[in-house]
Amino acid sequence: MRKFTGDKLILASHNAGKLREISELLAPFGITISSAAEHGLEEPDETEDTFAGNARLKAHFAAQATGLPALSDDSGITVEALDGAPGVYTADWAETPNGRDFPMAMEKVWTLLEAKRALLPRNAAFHCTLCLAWPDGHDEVFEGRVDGQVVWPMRGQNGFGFDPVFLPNGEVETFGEMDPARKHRMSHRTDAFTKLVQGCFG
Ligand SMILES: O=c1[nH]c(=O)c2ncn([C@@H]3O[C@H](COP(=O)(O)OP(=O)(O)OP(=O)(O)O)[C@@H](O)[C@H]3O)c2[nH]1
Ligand SMILES: [Mg+2]
Repeated sequence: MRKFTGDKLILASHNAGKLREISELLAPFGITISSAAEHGLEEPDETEDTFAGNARLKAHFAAQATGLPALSDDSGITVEALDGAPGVYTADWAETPNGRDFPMAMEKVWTLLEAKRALLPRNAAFHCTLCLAWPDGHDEVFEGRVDGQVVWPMRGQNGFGFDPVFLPNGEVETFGEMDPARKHRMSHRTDAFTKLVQGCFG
């Protein structure tokens, strides 16, 4: 396992919610971070069919383009009764000609579950794969998850993406209702980040 010894890191994501959460997680490490957009990088096509595949593709793209180590995040929600959909295609389910529409995507998930008369609880998990890639082509990959259920109607204005319909196991508030600090205590992103810190920052 390669250690991160530098002091500069590119966050290879164009998602404002992820950038906020990852910046908060990295804050204690005194690393100067900058986003892919600040380096004028485009979003590479996410052509792989696994979280790890797309995470590696995004991190290597940014590391090659900038000559600096880059950290990417590929994530999504898997719903058991939908055979794991939307999964790697979570962001795609929200795409419209005018940009992403997450309320529409959440409604699509719920409508499919209703049509299937899926049993309650409607088990789901959020997944996050982080990839730290270096300009010489080396990388390290870490996977995190949090289990819960999809609930309806949407609840809460915090977080992003599918947070308003995700109720983690043992909680009474959805990720959308939760204080961000509480989401950090249990999230898929924190789970992967903890493994990244143990592996590369220890
Ligand atoms: O409710 C949520 N709470 C979360 O904590 C969370 N983490 C990820 N997601 C959603 O999963 C998809 C990832 O797609 P994704 O990995 O391709 O990311 P993205 O395209 O938004 O940004 P980038 O990092 O690729 O630039 C996107 O739809 C995100 O909104 C979340 N939704
Ligand atoms: Mg993406």
